[in-house]
Amino acid sequence: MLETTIAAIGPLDEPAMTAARQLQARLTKPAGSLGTLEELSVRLAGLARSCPPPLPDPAAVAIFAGDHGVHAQRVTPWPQEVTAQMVGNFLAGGAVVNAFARQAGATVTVIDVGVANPLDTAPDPSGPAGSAGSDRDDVPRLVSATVRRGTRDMTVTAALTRDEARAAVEVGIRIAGELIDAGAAILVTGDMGIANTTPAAALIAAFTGADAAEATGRGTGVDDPTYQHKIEVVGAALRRHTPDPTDPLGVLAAVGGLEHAALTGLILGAAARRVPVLLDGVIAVSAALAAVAFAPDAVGAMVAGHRSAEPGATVALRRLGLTPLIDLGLRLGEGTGALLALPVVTGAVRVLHEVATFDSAGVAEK
Ligand SMILES: Cc1cc2ncn([C@H]3O[C@H](COP(=O)(O)O)[C@@H](O)[C@H]3O)c2cc1C
Ligand SMILES: O=C(O)c1cccnc1
Repeated sequence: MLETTIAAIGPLDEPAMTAARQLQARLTKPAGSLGTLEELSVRLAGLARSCPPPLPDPAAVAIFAGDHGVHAQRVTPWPQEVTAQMVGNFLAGGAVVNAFARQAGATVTVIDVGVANPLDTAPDPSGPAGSAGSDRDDVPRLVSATVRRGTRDMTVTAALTRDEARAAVEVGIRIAGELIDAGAAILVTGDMGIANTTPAAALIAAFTGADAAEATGRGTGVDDPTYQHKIEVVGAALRRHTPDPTDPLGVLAAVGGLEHAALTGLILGAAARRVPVLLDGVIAVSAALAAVAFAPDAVGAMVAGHRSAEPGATVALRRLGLTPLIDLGLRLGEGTGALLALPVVTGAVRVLHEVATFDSAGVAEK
């Protein structure tokens, strides 16, 4: 499934991009006045192979959840149980991502690829948002796709076997296909996993060559001693495994996470179906680096939603050549920053659908 997905990923379509550039030039506005949105609309036309490209509506957020053996190294003050508890919160509709998804009209799917603790997924008949098992669009849905109940500690051994990393990538590919088959016109990346900014930093260092200090951030907000220790943990994992950036499955297995690998698959799956994928924060962009290592053309499907405050996110975005749409100092994950950027993407495409040309509106040109 991984190989056929990679084989299906191709470059942006030049004729559709030319058509979009020519249409942009005829719309009733000074050329270039929509800044970044113009190039984004051109790129999305190239991805869809049509001008105008479809509106990115409806959107589907896929939140991949997993736990991390490296949590044992005290890289975060939060207990591992919070991962499972937050999954419960997502399903009950109570997290920030749910509020932003409701605002954006996006569906929420939570995929357990490796949560260590048992999930409390009993239906809550009193809750307006319902819970797992419902097929209503406005109710968050849980998909159980456990590869293993958390990774191994990457400072001691490889976080995953190659087979486990592949299985997680393939969960992401499958979810992309299912969401697109159900009608999603854009996929939005989400993540939950206490300690997951540590493997994200290691992945970014492995794929970009940045050193551990440049790639590592404070995650949920660790104090100075913990931050220094976290940089050392990332550096120790990199020294132990010396991951080869041309072998993305090997990198994901050595220093990745189950949700990172699944997000890599989601991105590849979206790119193969020529559907855009809106990237959230540092976990998403670390997965995006793995995706381009598998298939360089996958970058054509990526839209960087926001610039996470995590320094590794900026390192990764630079390598991907992506400019984030918004920069609000967010450092939450879950898909929150990407969801806030969704109306910007929709606006970029809507212009091509709805704005009059100088000819049609009878507006004089310069
Ligand atoms: C209550 C809570 C809700 C969250 N929602 C997302 N994250 C975010 O923080 C975690 C990563 O940060 P670190 O690597 O420092 O542990 C991930 O679970 C991520 O999704 C949360 C974290 C917490 C505590
Ligand atoms: O950018 C992110 O996605 C992020 C940052 C801090 C903690 N969790 C996630």
